[in-house]
Amino acid sequence: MNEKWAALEVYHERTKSSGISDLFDRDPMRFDAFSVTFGDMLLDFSKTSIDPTSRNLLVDLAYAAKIEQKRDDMFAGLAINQSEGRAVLHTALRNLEGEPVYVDGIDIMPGILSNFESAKMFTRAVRNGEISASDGAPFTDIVNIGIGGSDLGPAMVTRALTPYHDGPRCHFVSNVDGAQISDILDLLDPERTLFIIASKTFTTIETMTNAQTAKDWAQAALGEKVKHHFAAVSTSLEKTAAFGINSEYVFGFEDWVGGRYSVWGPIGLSVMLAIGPEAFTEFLLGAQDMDTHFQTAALHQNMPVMLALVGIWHNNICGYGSRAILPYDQRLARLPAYLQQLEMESNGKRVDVDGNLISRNTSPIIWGEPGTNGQHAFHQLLHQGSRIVPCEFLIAARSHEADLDKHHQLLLANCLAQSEALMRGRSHEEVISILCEKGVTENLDSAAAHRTFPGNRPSVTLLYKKLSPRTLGRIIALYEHRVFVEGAVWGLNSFDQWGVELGKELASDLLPLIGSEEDLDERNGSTGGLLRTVAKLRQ
Ligand SMILES: O=P(O)(O)OC[C@H]1O[C@](O)(CO)[C@@H](O)[C@@H]1O
Repeated sequence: MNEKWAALEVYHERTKSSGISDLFDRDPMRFDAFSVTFGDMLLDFSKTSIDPTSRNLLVDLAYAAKIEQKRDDMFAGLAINQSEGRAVLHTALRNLEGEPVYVDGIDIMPGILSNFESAKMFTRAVRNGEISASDGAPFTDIVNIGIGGSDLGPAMVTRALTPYHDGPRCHFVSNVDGAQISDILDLLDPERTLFIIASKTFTTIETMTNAQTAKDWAQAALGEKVKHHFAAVSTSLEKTAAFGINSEYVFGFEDWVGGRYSVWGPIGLSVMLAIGPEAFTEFLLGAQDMDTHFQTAALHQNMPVMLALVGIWHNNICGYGSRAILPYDQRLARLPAYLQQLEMESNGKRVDVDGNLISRNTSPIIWGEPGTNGQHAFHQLLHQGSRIVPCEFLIAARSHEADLDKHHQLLLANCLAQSEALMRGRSHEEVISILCEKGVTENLDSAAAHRTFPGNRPSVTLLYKKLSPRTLGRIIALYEHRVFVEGAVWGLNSFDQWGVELGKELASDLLPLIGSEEDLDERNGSTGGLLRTVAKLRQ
């Protein structure tokens, strides 16, 4: 591996002074050569500094990292999540033909398909009113209570697929901050509301606290009938029973589905309730399409592999430490937050699978907002700031609002303009000539300096026909596999998350000290000082 990294570094050093625009001058077919298509999706990475040589070196790096073998091991159910001794099989949740997948010698597909059937039956029954509220009337509102992967996936997908909603309204409560559940409960009628407690472990303190608050709220109005208003999704059936959830309303899954990869299974129940089992099946088929592409396409035409290699080029070779996710698609407003968990919880690691320190940077910092809002907020920094941030634009060729197509044309024009402006920039000389044409003569150099755009700033664009359930399934699976490939190249385990544990432990130690001024001597000066001040301010 080391010589592959070195070859990339040396090549970058030798070529870094030439600009991205020059690459287009040299190769008029660059767009075709540096984009990957899959169905009606296109990933354009021609507006990066990757050229034919660096692309070959990146693909060599992927081969040297044994990407294909690692990918096949994941799909085959090997325990690749070594620190937790588990297989990683979110892909089995969208293996709708039921091709056998073995974990410890047992085919898990019959169980997955039967759980899927139960979730579909439950969904149909809730949507047609056969499963009803305790007074026999249909549920109008669903509240998914979960956090992390038990919230971000369903919340992001439900919002993204708003045009397909024909079921009850869905709400999402994740934060332990009582403000969130309070604001949502204020909108709801307990008689008409079904709560889904979504937690893989059923121990997460935020979710358990919100679940109990919801139960107390519903019980106050419904008394004993409250049990008709709660369902659960979890790997721990004992814990859901202990919470008092009717076993017919409990949907189980197995520990080989990681939280941030779980929207495809029962954790997606709220999505299925909103859009119906048929549209949810389309969503799964989209992911399955991408799985097949990832497993079969040659590496240099493989969309997740190339997206990962572009990320590695920017992060490790060019030294750009963050990545902006810019969906020009308002309904993907939660995609950046979803990808923050997917990428940063998966690949925000500093040791490899064997526990050795990794000498390179791993996950970049992921952030972003939908366009065009971001243009009026942080794009200033993207265009003229001192740091270079590779941008990832996502946009549909068509919107769902046929009658508002002029909005969509504007959206498209803005999206394409941003990537072009980032790449092209505007030189000092160009600005001077524009200013002179306008008759500006005073402080010309300084005026031009403020108006100059350095350009040569890289971006990729993911263009798709329309944000349908199938396309969304493809997009999410694309990012999942991209994260997998990046993690595999760095040699880390993308499927554990030990980094969240210390904070959880300290929070439970600190809980009894909130509001107290005693026994603070053992805390560090800052935490002790903050606790004392909290106690004073709470008086
Ligand atoms: O579904 P659970 O078990 O409540 O966990 C919620 C989230 O907490 C984490 O374990 C840690 O933040 C995530 O990986 C997970 O998605």
